[in-house]
Amino acid sequence: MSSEDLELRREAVAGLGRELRALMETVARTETPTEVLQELAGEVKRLEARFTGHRRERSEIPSVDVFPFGLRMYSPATGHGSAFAPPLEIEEREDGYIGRCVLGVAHEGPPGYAHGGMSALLLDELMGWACAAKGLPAMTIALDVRYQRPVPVELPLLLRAEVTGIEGRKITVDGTVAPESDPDAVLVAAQGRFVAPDLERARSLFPGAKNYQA
Ligand SMILES: CCCCCCCCCCCCCC(=O)SCCNC(=O)CCNC(=O)[C@H](O)C(C)(C)COP(=O)(O)OP(=O)(O)OC[C@H]1O[C@@H](n2cnc3c(N)ncnc32)[C@H](O)[C@@H]1OP(=O)(O)O
Repeated sequence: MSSEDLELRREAVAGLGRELRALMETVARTETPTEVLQELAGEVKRLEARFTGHRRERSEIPSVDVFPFGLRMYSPATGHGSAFAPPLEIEEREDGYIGRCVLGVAHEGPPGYAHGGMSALLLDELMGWACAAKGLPAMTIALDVRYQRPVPVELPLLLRAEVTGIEGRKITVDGTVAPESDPDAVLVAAQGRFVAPDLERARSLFPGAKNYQA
């Protein structure tokens, strides 16, 4: 695919993701009549039949992605093509990574507050990016999440991740979630341990990443 076509496809993927995300939020909030819901289920099913062409296999890397060091368009945390992703916008800083996002009612656990699994998902992802930035794309082996205060939905959030130690292929990372307006008022704090798989393990886990090199 030419770079123009790739860019165009990424924009299309992101555009569809945006609409699906908005739809998911509307669905989570709607009290529309039951018969309308029934009709809409049929319409969505018909829509699904329009996704023709190649359907990727389980470990195939999407044509719009760069793996393992780059863009993941369908990541449930950062993917602009994922209806499920807020999506988390990640930025590199001198002392680690920060992420920004706003969660919606579709991400609710307790009414008005984010599901704890969402905070863990977003932190896990950002902490993984902090490992990759050290040249060690890694997988989580342990994540200790402390929920200090509930995380309101519809509130701009600031997440931070910082590598605190590297020992061979093992990395330790700290992460936090806070309101963007008050970054010191930590709502969730996490400590993670990650391991960068060795080359042989990485190749067997990710056979779709054909050009992977340690
Ligand atoms: C292509 C690569 C890309 C990587 C992914 C990028 C995408 C990320 C996207 C972001 C997504 C967000 C993140 C996600 O969602 S990642 C998804 C959730 N995490 C997982 O599924 C990971 C499952 N675990 C494994 O597959 C293996 O453990 C891995 C592959 C990580 C290491 O297996 P490998 O065969 O390579 O390692 P090794 O056996 O030589 O051990 C090395 C050292 O590590 C220690 N140890 C190992 N495992 C554990 C454990 N479970 N507990 C405690 N310790 C453990 C071990 O004792 C040894 O220590 P030492 O004896 O040297 O002291």
